[in-house]
Amino acid sequence: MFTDKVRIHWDNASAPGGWCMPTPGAHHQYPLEATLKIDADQVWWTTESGRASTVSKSLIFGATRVARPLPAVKTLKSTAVLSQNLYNTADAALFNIENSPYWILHAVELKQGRTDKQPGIRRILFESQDVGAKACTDAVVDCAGLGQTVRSVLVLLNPFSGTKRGKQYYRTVVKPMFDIAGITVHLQETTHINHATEITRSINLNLYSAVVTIGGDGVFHEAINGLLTRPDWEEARRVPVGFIGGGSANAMNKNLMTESRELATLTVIKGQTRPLDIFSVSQNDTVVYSHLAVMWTLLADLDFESERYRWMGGERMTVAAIIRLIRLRTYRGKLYLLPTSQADDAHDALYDESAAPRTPGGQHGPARRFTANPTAHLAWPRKLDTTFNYFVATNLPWVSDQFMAAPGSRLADGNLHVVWSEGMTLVQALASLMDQGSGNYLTSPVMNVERVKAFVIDPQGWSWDKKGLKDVQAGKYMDVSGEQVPYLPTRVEVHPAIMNVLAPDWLDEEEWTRIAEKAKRAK
Ligand SMILES: Nc1ncnc2c1ncn2[C@@H]1O[C@H](COP(=O)(O)OP(=O)(O)OP(=O)(O)O)[C@@H](O)[C@H]1O
Repeated sequence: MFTDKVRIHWDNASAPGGWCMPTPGAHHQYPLEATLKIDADQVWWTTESGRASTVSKSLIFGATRVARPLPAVKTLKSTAVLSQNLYNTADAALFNIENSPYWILHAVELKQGRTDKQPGIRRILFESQDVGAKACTDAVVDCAGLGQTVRSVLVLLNPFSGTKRGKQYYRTVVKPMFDIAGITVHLQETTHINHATEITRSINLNLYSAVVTIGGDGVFHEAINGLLTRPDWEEARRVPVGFIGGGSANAMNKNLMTESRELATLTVIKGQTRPLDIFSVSQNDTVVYSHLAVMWTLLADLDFESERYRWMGGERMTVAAIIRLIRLRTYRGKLYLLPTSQADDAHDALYDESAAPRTPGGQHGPARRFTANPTAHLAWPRKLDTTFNYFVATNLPWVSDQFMAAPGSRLADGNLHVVWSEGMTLVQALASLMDQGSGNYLTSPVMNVERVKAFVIDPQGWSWDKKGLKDVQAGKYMDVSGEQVPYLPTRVEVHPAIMNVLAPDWLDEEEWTRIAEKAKRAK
């Protein structure tokens, strides 16, 4: 264990406006004399009067030597704290940082210990008394695991995501945190649709330890698609991918429990990954890969019809829902399912790799076991030829930051969760949309749920008529993770654990099931 005698000059968490007093109600007289200790899990210190304070290693993102005691920024507000200039060049000329005993610890400060609330940035100025600032900062960097896996990051920023604040988030939070953590950033703003795919398809993989998007699920989907369709996709699929929300729905941040910019950036800095299932979507000769969901009928209509309310941010779906629900459409179509419980080797045998190229037209990518053959689904165990007014197939529990579509889904469970309704009424549709955050809508008798390895939708048109027979209009919207794809027969299959996503150590995937069970009991 590392120890040092230190003097603490300030700790912004104990300043007026900071919400986390090291000891509630205590009045600290700075500077404080203390003994600093650092081990594998935390940094902590004990003052002469016996008071102890701790900073968990999972929240630490840097330790910086400074030339002289800087003034405290008396707030935890991230943008204010992170805008403090630590490296004043005039100071550097006057003071020798090499011999300076002063250093700053940087950590994300959770509000009430919760990761779903807006956190702040905590800074503490130490003066080393015995071993020197370099030894202290080295020990913190070791304890916090900084720079071990992620050193250089490619950041793809969609400046037009959501309410167009991506650049501001990057400038005020993301970049300053990366700088403090010692991570080199290569920023590329996307300038057009599919730009992120073009970039990730052609980058030199050796230059980056991670690829991170700032935007919505659309730009993340594009980045994944580029990596998985490279000739060297088997290597590219191993590059850790990260998500910093800048869009209007940011489902991925909800699924990773990193809803704030600070926690999402911290997660990239820490570099811990978890396996992530991806699914392929095949339509005629085209294959795309994606991470979130396939939506059709009501939810697809809402997603695209709500575009015009984009300026509203997260509320746009609610407004579109009210408008669409007043006249609920009924879609005709065929649905073929390959339930996980029945996907045996016989179905594998329908795919003959030697006969079918991975993707027609020379596109590269993970082999499709069940859907490469465009007619294989005709022999699958479950077929429906009926009307639908609700359909979502999801790879992850949350399909937006408000809507938990499949509480039982996990990052890498090797399944897709298909939910559909063949004839819900306006009232039932309303109830399902009102009940988004709990997963309770799945208990409705009009909802059908199936866990599958693959499914195929053969979509037809829609009608106001409940049986979908009269005045059939052409269908328009098929939605893959928020992106529109052609309204055509759509073959989808899961590729288990094929990518690695940057995920925080506090991510507890069982939480989604607990939320759903609690809601069920309360009903
Ligand atoms: N410079 C750009 N101008 C216009 N569109 C762009 C640009 N860069 C990327 N795009 C496109 O914007 C679309 C939406 O991107 P993204 O998902 O990041 O934002 P969003 O739709 O606002 O977020 P959310 O999915 O959370 O609602 C993607 O299809 C992407 O191709």
